Amino acid sequence: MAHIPRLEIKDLTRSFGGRVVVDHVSLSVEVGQVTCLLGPSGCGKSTTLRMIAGVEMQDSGEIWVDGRLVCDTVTRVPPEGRSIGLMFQDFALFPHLSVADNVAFGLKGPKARKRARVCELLERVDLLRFIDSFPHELSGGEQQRVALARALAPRPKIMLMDEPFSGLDNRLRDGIRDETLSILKEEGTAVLLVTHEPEEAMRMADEIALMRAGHIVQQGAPYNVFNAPVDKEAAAFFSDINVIRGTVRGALTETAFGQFLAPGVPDGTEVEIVIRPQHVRIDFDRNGRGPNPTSVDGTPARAVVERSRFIGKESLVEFRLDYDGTAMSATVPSVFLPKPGTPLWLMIRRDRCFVFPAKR
Ligand SMILES: Nc1ncnc2c1ncn2[C@@H]1O[C@H](COP(=O)(O)OP(=O)(O)OP(=O)(O)O)[C@@H](O)[C@H]1O
Repeated sequence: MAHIPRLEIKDLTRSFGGRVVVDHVSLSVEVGQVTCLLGPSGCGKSTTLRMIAGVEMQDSGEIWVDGRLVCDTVTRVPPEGRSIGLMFQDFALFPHLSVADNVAFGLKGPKARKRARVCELLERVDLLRFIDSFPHELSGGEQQRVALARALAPRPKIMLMDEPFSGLDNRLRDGIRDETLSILKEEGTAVLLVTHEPEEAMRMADEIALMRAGHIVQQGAPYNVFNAPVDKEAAAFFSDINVIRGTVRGALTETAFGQFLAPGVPDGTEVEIVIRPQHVRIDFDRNGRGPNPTSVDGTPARAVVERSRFIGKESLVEFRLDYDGTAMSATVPSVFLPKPGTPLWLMIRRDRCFVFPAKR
C-alpha cells in the first residue's frame, strides 16, 4: 500500500490584491514529526498555516489529512471537521473561564470523561494544581502550557503552531519549547510549526521547509539545510556569512585562498564562495609568512584586523584581506581580541565552503 502522510498539501496558492503570497507550496508531515516552516517576515508562512486550518481559503491546491481530501476548490471541510489543533502566539485563553474549562472547551461527551481528559493533560503539563485557577493568576509560561493542553485535548491529528513561543522571555522559552516538543511527540501528533527564527527551527524540527517570497526554496533535515544550503540567501538565513568573489577560468576560480573548483560553470562567470565565520581559522603571522597550505584548509591568506569584540561565548574578529581588500569575519571560542591593525592569517575549511554562481 502506498505510504500516506498525516498531512499533505499540494500546490497551495493564494493571492491578495493580485499579489501571489503563497505560490504552489507543497509539503507533507508524518505522524509524530515536527516540520518547521521557516522564513522571513511576510514570506507567506502564516497564510499557508491559515489555509490548512481552514480559516483562509486557497485559490488553488489541495489539503489532505490521513489520505482524506479536506479542501480543494470544490470540497471544503470546515475548520472544526479537520482534526487540526491550533496554537498561535495571540491565541489567548478565555479570561472568564477557569483553567479546567479552558482545557475542556473543545471537548464533547459526558462530563466525567471530559474531566478525566482535562486532568490527564494538566498533569502532563504539570499544572494540575491550577485546575480551578483563572488565566490571570498564571504566569505567561503557565498560560502557554494551558493553551497547549487545550489544543491537545480533542486529540487532534495535526497541530499547527504559529510562533507559539515568541511572547515568552528567553529563559522561559527554551524550557517550554522542549517540554512542548516532548508532549507532542508522546501524543504522536504531526506538527507544522511556523517560525522566523532559525534557532527555533533547528531546535524543534525533524524537517525544515525554508520559505522565501511565497515559495519553499529548500526542504530537509536541519543538518542538511544548514550544511548544504541551496544558495547564498539560504546560507545567510542561518548565520552571518563571508562572501569571497571570483571569476571562473577553466572551471577554476582564483581567490586569496587559492583555487576553487567551479565545475560546469562557464568561463567568465562570477562566483561567490560562501563560508560561515565559525569555519574560518586564524593563525599567527611569522614575520610576514603564514602557516603551510593543507588539503583541508587550502592556502592561507594574510589579513589585517579591523575590529574585535567579545560577544558572549565567543569572540568575533573582523578582517580585511591583503589580497583584494575583501572584508571577512571569524568567530573564535572564548576570548580572543587582537588589536586593530594586527596582521594575521586566515584559512577556510574547504569542506565548509559553498560555491554559487553570483546572481545579477
Ligand atoms: N488578508 C490579507 N489581505 C491582504 N494581504 C494579506 C492578507 N494576509 C496576508 N497578507 C499579505 O501576505 C503576505 C504574507 O503574509 P503572511 O502573514 O503569510 O507572512 P508570514 O511569513 O507569516 O509573516 P510574519 O512572520 O510577519 O507573520 C504579507 O505581505 C501580508 O501583508
